[in-house]
Amino acid sequence: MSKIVIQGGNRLNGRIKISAAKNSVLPIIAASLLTSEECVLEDIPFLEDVNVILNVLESLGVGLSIYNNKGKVRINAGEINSFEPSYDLVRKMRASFLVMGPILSRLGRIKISLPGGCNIGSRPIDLHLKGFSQLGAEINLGHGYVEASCKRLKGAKVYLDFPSVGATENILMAAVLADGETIIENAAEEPEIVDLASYLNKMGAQISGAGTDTIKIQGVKELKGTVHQVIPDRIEAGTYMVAAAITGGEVIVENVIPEHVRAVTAKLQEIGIHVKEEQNKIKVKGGGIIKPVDIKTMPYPGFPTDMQAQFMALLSIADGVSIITETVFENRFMHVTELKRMGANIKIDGRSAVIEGVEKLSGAEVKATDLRAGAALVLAGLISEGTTEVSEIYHIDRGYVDMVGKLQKLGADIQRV
Ligand SMILES: CC(=O)N[C@H]1[C@@H](OP(=O)(O)OP(=O)(O)OC[C@H]2O[C@@H](n3ccc(=O)[nH]c3=O)[C@H](O)[C@@H]2O)O[C@H](CO)[C@@H](O)[C@@H]1O
Ligand SMILES: C=C(OP(=O)(O)O)C(=O)O
Repeated sequence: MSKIVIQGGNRLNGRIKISAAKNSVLPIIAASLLTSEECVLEDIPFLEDVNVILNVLESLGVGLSIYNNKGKVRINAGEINSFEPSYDLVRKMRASFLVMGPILSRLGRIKISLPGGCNIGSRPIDLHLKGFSQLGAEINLGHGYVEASCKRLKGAKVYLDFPSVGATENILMAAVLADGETIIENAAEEPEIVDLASYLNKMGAQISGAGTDTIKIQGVKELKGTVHQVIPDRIEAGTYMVAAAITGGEVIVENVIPEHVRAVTAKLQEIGIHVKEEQNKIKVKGGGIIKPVDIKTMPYPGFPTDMQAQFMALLSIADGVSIITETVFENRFMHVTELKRMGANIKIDGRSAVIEGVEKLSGAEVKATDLRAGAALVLAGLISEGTTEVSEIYHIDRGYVDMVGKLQKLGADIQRV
């Protein structure tokens, strides 16, 4: 089993280039099922999660040409010869469930396993299913599977009880080929939704309002192939911004859309970190006192839950008491036990964590319990006294392209062994 081993104490310095967004590329690959023409995605990150979704498509008979060295993939869903994505692939990654909307709409039928919960919460899919049923699909649940069928989906008004990212994406993808107009109200507003809509519009869909809480989709008869470049990963960018802050270093984060990380930038500034936005770049300079702050995770444009663990690592060494409240997922504090092993003083009180800053953390053997928890432990390791060994790093590989190599370039003493 691979591990990441870090000798703490080095300040990070230099430039780092952010990869394309995992949470954008996954629905965009799924959306490529909506056309029989070829789609080309450029500069994509070959992360573990991307391999999984590509395997799902391949298992359905979709033609793929993958150019690893160019970060390019050609997807040809001219033929889809199965409406049953395999259980083994769907259970590996929740985002596999995003093929439901496109397959249902294209084939009029799907049998897909319920994705189940994961380390950060139970993560039901009731909102996805409610949306499909409002578009006219007949849905049956049984033996761990969802079976759905329809002749042609019909446009409808869909109100989401919560602005779920996945439900917005799945319903949006189902609605583009439906008969008539669909309106998604209380839709998620994340930049990844905007990227998906702009991909679909390039394919010939008629979507307006993506990025607001009301998305309107005028159904079309068919979509065509296109070429697309996915937006930069705002969570990867935020993670390296925190890396600069926690080590008191100076880092220029390149290939980032500053507006997408504004909630992170604002919190870092409140903490006392210098952050300067330029076009497609952000300069982060730490070094002073880390002030305590309170954080509440919220759907976009609020503070992202996917940055909660990394900020907890940073606030572990703040000069005072901070409170982080997690409102999006009910069980996203698994990193607390591990940070405590490194000397952090954190108490959980319901959905909040109270973090009393300590002067220093100490290296320890710790375990990544999920993707962002893993990132937080690496960040903590960068400033801990002595050696930190992070195990179960397959979680980190799901969402960070070469995290070790990128941190080494910034001067961290870090290795994968
Ligand atoms: C691949 C991807 O893009 N993953 C992101 C996506 O996950 P994902 O799309 O799974 O997250 P959602 O926005 O759907 O989930 C938010 C909350 O809504 C609940 N919910 C969701 C759907 C549903 O049918 N019923 C329901 O109750 C979930 O349990 C959770 O508590 O958005 C999350 C919230 O920003 C991010 O942390 C994930 O990184
Ligand atoms: C929770 C995450 O991803 P997923 O929804 O794929 O589990 C994440 O990216 O932090």
